[in-house]
Amino acid sequence: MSSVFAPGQRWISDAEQDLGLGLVLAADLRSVTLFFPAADETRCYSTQHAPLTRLLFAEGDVIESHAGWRLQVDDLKEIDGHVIYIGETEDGDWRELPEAQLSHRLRLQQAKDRLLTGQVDRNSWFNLRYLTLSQQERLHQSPVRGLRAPRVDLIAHQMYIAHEVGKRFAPRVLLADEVGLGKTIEAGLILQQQRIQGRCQRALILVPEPLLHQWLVELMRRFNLHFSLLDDAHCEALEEEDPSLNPFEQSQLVICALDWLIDDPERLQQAESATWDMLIVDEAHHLRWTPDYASPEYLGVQSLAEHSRGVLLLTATPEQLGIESHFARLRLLDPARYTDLERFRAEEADYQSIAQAVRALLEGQNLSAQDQALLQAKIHSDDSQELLATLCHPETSAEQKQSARTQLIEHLLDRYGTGRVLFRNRRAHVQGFAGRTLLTYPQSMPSAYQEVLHQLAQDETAQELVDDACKASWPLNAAYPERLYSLLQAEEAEPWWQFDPRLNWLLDFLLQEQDEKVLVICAHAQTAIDLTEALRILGGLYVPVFHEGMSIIERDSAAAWFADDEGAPALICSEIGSEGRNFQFARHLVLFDLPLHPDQLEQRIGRLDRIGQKHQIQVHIPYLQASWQHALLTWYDQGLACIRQPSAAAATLWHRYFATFCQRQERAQALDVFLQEVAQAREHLTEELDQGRNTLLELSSNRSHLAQPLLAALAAEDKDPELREYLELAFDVFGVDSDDLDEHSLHVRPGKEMQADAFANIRHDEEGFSLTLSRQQALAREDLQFVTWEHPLIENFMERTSSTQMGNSAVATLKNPKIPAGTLLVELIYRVACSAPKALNIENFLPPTGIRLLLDTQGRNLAASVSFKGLSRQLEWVKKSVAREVVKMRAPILRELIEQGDKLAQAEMPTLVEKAQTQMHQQLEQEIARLHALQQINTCIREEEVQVLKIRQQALAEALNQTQVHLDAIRVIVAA
Ligand SMILES: Nc1ncnc2c1ncn2[C@@H]1O[C@H](COP(=O)(O)OP(=O)(O)OP(=O)(O)O)[C@@H](O)[C@H]1O
Repeated sequence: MSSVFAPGQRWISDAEQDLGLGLVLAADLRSVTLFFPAADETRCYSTQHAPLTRLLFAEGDVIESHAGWRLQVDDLKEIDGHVIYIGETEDGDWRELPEAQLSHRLRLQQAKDRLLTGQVDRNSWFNLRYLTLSQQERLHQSPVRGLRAPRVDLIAHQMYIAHEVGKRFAPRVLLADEVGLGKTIEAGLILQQQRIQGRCQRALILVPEPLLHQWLVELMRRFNLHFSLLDDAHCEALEEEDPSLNPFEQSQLVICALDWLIDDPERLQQAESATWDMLIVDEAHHLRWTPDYASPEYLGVQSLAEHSRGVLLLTATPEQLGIESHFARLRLLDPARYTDLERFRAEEADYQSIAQAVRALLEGQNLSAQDQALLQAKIHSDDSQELLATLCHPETSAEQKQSARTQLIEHLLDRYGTGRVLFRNRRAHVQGFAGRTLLTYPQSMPSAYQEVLHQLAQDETAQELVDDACKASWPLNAAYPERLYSLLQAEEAEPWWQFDPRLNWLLDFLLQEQDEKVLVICAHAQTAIDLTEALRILGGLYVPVFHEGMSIIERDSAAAWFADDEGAPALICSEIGSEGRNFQFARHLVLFDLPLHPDQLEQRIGRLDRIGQKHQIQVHIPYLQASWQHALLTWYDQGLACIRQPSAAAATLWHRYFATFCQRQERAQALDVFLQEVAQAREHLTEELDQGRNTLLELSSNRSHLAQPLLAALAAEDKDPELREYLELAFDVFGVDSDDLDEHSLHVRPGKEMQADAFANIRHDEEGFSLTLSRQQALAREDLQFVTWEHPLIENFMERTSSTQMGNSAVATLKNPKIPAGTLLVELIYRVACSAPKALNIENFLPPTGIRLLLDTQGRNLAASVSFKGLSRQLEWVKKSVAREVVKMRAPILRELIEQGDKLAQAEMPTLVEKAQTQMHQQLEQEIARLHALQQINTCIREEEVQVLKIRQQALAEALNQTQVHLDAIRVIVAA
């Protein structure tokens, strides 16, 4: 076939393949001119050195005319150097197609076309392509998918929750670990997994305004997630550009303050109409609900939750506003499961027997008759009864028993406890906390306070006056005498801090602990402001303050100054500093006063007593003797016992006894006997909770036998040498320069020919960026990016490699003395893929899968005995001109081998599809069975919900049946 240029011929530019198919316009001895219609470009080359390859098809190829019809080539003829293809069209007609009329959009993406027309890439590109496919297959199937990349320590209970919830379709859960155990981290891990699995593109996070910045920073530095913060200024700026746009639709990831959103109905409506894949609400205990009253916060979140597939509510103190609000929050998550408050109360009371049944299953190798009777009575659904029968049958194998036991436990937790929607871990079961010490400092009651209290006790009008300003009503606000004094005294009167002995104590304490960080919390903003002023005037101490009257920026800079090693040794916070903030670098906490609710107290202590705290926490409480503060101290310490450790019973006891406590205190009755009664009730309730609800919650919140393999898998990934190898290969292919900094870290920067998108979505400057592959180093060094298989750098490499043709055709020589020169091998990589609507998430069942074949000229497949890596090591590159010559000479056998490879790959496909089908049916049938079982105890579960699952199951089955396998890459290997 002529390779001399002639008008009408089709050629491809080796250097600029994106130009598409070129058409020779003119040619003479010296130059040739080509027009590339797809790119609308004309190029002129020297005929001697034109980097061009003639495009020629052969028998069996399917080609397309530029009028759009297709032809399967049967034969071809050449007239004046111009080829005419002859073959059968899709309609069964025989036609001729001159090459000049080939579709100019015809792109040589397919490996076979590219190889046979001499378009070969570097060997390293082929290697990267294959490694990318095999890593993608592994990563998709890995149980730790989506958990690798966050810059976090591997903590069992967090990883368990993240994995359990993150793998769900549209997860809706309440994350209620005790204060400081990492709910923010868990939420981030869940979000990250959902994003990596393609299940979440749009997320909205609602947090109390003081925590906005902290969330933004945590999301960025730990999860590499860049959220847009929406507030008035930002929304108005967007609307100025285009008043018709919805600010909530301008970013995929949005964070804003809950109160800001709720206070503005228009903004709320915009947020609702933007629809979300995931809604996250922090400090969700603020969503107040009772049968007679739903707060605006509750109603706002309820309507947003209806517009979001997934919902995560976060609170360390779910029962702070009582069981009704707790129930109502669960209902936001699963309206079908939580329909009736009274039944929920009854269920809570019944948890003890469920817990007993679960314990029997956990402990008993063989169930006793009593345990069996208990389980019989508890489980109603057919699937659970079947499992119980399997478990009790004498011929069941040990393995079957174990599986039945595990599934039964799941059923009990899901159907009778709050296990599926509520996760709560307690400090007592998480290692690494050094505990708390309580130090109290009695001070005498100043007479000025006594007078004010006496006056208020007599004067109802004055009581009403101070109630509003104190955020608590008389006589409870007697717990804050400095506020009462300030509100009632004349302006010229001496300020309270001149005579309040707590102030002198604080001053001495801060002077004495100047080398330590001390957090001071008090209930009111004005008290915090007065304290800073007093410390400055009385002791010359400049201590930053943090309260609700300051702007976000002012607050964040005060917190940052305190957090800085060289910064302020103390920070004075009003109550808003007691929520969500991370102050675990300090170990001294001064409670200048005590709050009125034990959950609020726990929130305060939780600023220091949280993950990352390395010391025992010293809780210092200066109090005025014979005051309400004194009474609150004994109530919390001796009655509820919730200062020295968190107490699961505290909130319930508070609801039960607080009114009596207040009455006794008001009447100045002795508290000793009463507190003994409370202490007894506490012991009883704690035991009951431990036997019942807490056991269930703990079991479902941290299942160690599931968490440990996850931690082990993540730890192994952290040491995976293949990551470094992959990176080095990708750097070479993509033109990225790198320098080692130390054993684990390196600096990368754009090389002269770096492909433009290699650093997309990564923070970097002209000099590139530094990265580490070590988790420990990443935790210690914020300046290094933590690169794992799920970092954007690797994602960019993978995406670019698999979505383009790069590396899908290569030629190499094999240097192995045992193999005779001239031996031909063909390495064929097939990709099994199933195209389906994104929402079906078909990749969960059938991930991108590669089939590697290594064929000799007899058509034998040697792949099993010759590994990819082993072979690659023995290969050497060949010049492009030589490669083309090899392909040209061996074209007929190559075609035969490709045909043979196609058949072999096709033969492997049914097994893969069958496996995916089985897995899919098992999973969906389990879901359907769960809904049927729930229907038996809850009539509100509609049949439509079951139908949705069935339709999904059918759609997945049909899509999987359309799975195809195609040749993704081919390498010709010739022994030298
Ligand atoms: N796995 C982890 N690796 C590193 N740091 C962590 C990890 N988990 C939690 N932390 C740190 O511990 C602190 C507490 O975590 P986080 O803020 O998520 O807890 P929380 O349960 O949301 O707290 P709160 O109840 O106060 O809202 C934070 O400083 C967080 O960065």
